Amino acid sequence: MDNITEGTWESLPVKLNDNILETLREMKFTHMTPVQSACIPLFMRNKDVAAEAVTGSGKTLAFVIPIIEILLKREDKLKKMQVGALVITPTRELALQISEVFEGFLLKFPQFKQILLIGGSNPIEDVEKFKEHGANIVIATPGRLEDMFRRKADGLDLSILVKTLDVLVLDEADRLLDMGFVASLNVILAFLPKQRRTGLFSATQTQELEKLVRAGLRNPVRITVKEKGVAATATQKTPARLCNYYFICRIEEKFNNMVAFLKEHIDEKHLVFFSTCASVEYYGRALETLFKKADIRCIHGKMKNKRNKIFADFRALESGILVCTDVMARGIDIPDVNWVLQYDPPSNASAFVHRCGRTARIGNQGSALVFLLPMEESYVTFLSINQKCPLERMEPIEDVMDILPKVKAMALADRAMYDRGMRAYVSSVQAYAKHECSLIFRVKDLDFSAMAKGFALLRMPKMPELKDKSFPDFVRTDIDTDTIRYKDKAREKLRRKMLAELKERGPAPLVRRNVVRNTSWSKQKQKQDRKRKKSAKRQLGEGSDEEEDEDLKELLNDTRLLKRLKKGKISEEDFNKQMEDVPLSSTQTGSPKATDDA
Ligand SMILES: Nc1ncnc2c1ncn2[C@@H]1O[C@H](COP(=O)(O)OP(=O)(O)OP(=O)(O)O)[C@@H](O)[C@H]1O
Repeated sequence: MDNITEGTWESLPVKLNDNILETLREMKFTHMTPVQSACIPLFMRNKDVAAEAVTGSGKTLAFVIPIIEILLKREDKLKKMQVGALVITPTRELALQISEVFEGFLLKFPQFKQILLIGGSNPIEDVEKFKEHGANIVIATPGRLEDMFRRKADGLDLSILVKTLDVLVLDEADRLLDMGFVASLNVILAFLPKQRRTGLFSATQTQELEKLVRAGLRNPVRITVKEKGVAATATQKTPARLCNYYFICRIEEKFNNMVAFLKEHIDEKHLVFFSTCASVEYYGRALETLFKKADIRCIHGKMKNKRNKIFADFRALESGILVCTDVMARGIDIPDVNWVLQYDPPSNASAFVHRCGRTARIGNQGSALVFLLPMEESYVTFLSINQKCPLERMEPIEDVMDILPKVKAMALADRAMYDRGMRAYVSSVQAYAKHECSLIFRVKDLDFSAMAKGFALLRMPKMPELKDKSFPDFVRTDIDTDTIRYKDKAREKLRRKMLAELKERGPAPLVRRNVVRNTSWSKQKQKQDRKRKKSAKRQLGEGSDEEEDEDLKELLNDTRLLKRLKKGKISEEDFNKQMEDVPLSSTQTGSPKATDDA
């Protein structure tokens, strides 16, 4: 393996604890990777480090080992409830993965306990677990950790427990210092003691010094591990063993091409990235039906309880397809991924590098392929200059068949699939409009009707971006889409009830919640996000389809509201107001709900 080049663990200038060396031997890790040999001694000698090294280069051990060493060398031994190390990471999958690595080492250090504080689990249970087992190493995602600091509930004041903190590690640091997390992070940092060692680890962009200072680094040592064979001046961010391709095709041909590609490589292990949760739901189901014999899993940020299991299942597979959003883009270590396919390009260039980094890890070969439209070809030049990430054009894919009629048939057979298609389309248009490189990804140049064809839609959805436009090229289905039934009988019964009630009520000026006039989609979306955050706190049963559960709840709520209106318990004004004040729904009207990833 060409990036495990740095001599044995015994050759480090600082001696590692025998139990650590023993664990490494058991793992059959005989030699270090460059980022490990550079970081471990510095970290152990009290330096703050900011390490930038390509994806899959072994950054996790570069902080796990020094953390244990530092805790072992403490003069005042940590008590059960004293936190000595804190690792913050952007996603719960990554947190789980780091926790597993710690677990492997802590078997030989039973005096240290670790705890995971991540979204998706029950915070009350976390507090109980903390109290019962104690924790010296905390691995957390920012939102949940902030919540725990603020909560101070049930006799657990984290701000006191971290007074003994020796080491803080921000994994995927650039992502953590991004807009989305920075507010939580600032709250957390304010609680931490200043006298500590801080490490920042990422494959991209840790050079933004301003942010590093904000994160509390004192004279950090910058470690940039370059790829072997890459000129010292260049900073290629993807591994050298990665074959990185792009493929140009028309929007209506994209899915057909991807299916043909997957068919050709069906015995291999793939990650397929989409820009939105709704697209994962839709295309994931389509792929499941098209490749009945393959192991297909879907993962996105709006899944709650099921995520960990799906992730663990997929890791154990030898071949299969994981359809996902950018929740899987960073840090995730899935063994032996052969292909990373980017059906939708990511919303920013660093995500591109991280997505590709899910393959070609630690000396393995791997390939990545991004699907681009003809008008997006300049993205290739952009990536090669901006991210030092050169791509090679892929030859035409062979044996491309038109499978879109099959996808349409799925929508006709089940309204849930029809809904998913509409949502996927709407959310994809919105995601496209938000792309960081808006000069290359120009929403105004998108061919909406060709896109709808590519999504195998039965009719054009209603959304502001399409307002006052006509689509002569789009052939709408002859079938009245209101007649498409849900396969799920309970759901269909509810829909019918709702339709009947609406019919009985007549064409009164009812505000259709999902086409709230004069309100921009971004505002509607904000409102929807607020609602979603609230509803995310509600726990849903294991194994249920959470998106659909929400729809069902909405539908029930609608029926209840209508009844109250009919009985005169609420005024028409109140009715309309309450209908507006809920997430966009597609269940009763067939209009789309936008669901892009968190
Ligand atoms: N010294 C080593 N020898 C052999 N394998 C190693 C060594 N260090 C790490 N690995 C393995 O390499 C893989 C990648 O390591 P890791 O997940 O830490 O990479 P990373 O640099 O954090 O990647 P990313 O930037 O994608 O988060 C893991 O499966 C890990 O077990």
